Amino acid sequence: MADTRLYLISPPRIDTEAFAAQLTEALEGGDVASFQLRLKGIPDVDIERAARVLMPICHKYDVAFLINDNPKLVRRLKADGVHVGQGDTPYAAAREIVGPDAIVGVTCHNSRHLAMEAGEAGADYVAFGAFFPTNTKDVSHQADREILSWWTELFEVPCVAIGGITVENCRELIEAGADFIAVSGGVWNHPDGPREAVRQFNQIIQEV
Ligand SMILES: Cc1ncc(COP(=O)(O)OP(=O)(O)O)c(N)n1
Ligand SMILES: Cc1ncsc1CCOP(=O)(O)O
Ligand SMILES: [Mg+2]
Repeated sequence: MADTRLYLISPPRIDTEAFAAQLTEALEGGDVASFQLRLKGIPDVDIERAARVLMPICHKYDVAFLINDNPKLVRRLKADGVHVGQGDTPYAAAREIVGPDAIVGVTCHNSRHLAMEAGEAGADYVAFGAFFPTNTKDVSHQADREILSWWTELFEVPCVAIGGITVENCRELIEAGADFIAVSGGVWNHPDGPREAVRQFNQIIQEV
């Protein structure tokens, strides 16, 4: 069995009440390590409102609750962590805001250099992607699975694989050593629902 775990990413827009039910269903499907609230293009006040509903659900299932892009909101809500990209608050500033105990993850695209920089600076994980075509985000970087095996052989800092990951294509990333597979559409758009998607991801992880 691989050590890989699931990292769920929210859809970029949600109806909070309906999504709370979907999230609960997903978390009923099996092991999930963490959840990232990734709402794009909406006011902070709405992200905060959604977080106040969704964070307790994650905590009930012992799932870490991270917020994308916004370290100040993470501090205010005492969320578990923040994910920052290369165009967001830089790692050091994000760490300063959220404190030493919160999780800070950093987007590293397909760059060994960016990943070593983030790892040395103290990031809790480095994220590589996109591995496959995705409708969730306009991406301008494509990652190769070799970067996952290279990273895991050399460094202790966990690595996350993201971008277009589904139950059909995840196996090669698990085999390459991804510590986490970060999935949005592959769970929320699964034809048999999020619970079944989470179950199937975990089944594949167990088989590898
Ligand atoms: C786990 C994880 N990896 C990568 C990203 C992408 O972050 P970023 O490059 O800042 O792009 P946006 O998500 O902000 O559009 C992520 N959010 N999570
Ligand atoms: C946020 C992000 N960063 C790189 S690809 C991506 C989208 C992830 O969503 P999906 O799993 O639906 O491709
Ligand atoms: Mg970002």
